[in-house]
Amino acid sequence: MVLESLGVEKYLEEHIASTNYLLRVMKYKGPESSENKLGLNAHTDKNIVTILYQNQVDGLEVQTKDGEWINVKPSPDSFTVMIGDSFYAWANGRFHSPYHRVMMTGFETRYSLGLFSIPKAGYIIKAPEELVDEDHPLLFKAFDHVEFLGFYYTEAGQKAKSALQTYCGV
Ligand SMILES: O=C(O)CCC(=O)C(=O)O
Ligand SMILES: [Fe+2]
Repeated sequence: MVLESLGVEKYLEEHIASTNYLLRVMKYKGPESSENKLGLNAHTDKNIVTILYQNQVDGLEVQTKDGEWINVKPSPDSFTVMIGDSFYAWANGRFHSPYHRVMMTGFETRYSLGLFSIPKAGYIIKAPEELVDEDHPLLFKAFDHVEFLGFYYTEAGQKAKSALQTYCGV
């Protein structure tokens, strides 16, 4: 659906063949006081797409392009879909990979379930030519996701405002 919306559905097979999936369960205890407590540091996901499901204890916050943090309050029967840096780069910026964090309040424990689609090692992420033109100049050089992760966990990668931009920004 997403590739179709960009008119590049011909890359679907290639995308499926080059993707691994990771399912992770996360648990965040409330601060058990009137204070707020950071449950997960602000970050952008580095993978392709993340699908999140949570119990009814909110805490996920997403930063808008203006720098404002907004609370995500999904209904019990909905999922939150987050674009990761790899898809942001592949789509040449057509979709944004937002900073997000988990901020906990109160006494209840938050559980979330994340399904992460991740490029396989050795697959080179490169914006297709259809998504690069005069109005949309190439934003990122081609890169291997696993090597990008390697950079992200270095001191320079952790310090960078955007690890993606520092690693392979044009
Ligand atoms: O627990 C959540 O809702 C968010 C988790 C998250 O952002 C992550 O694992 O990358
Ligand atoms: Fe995340």
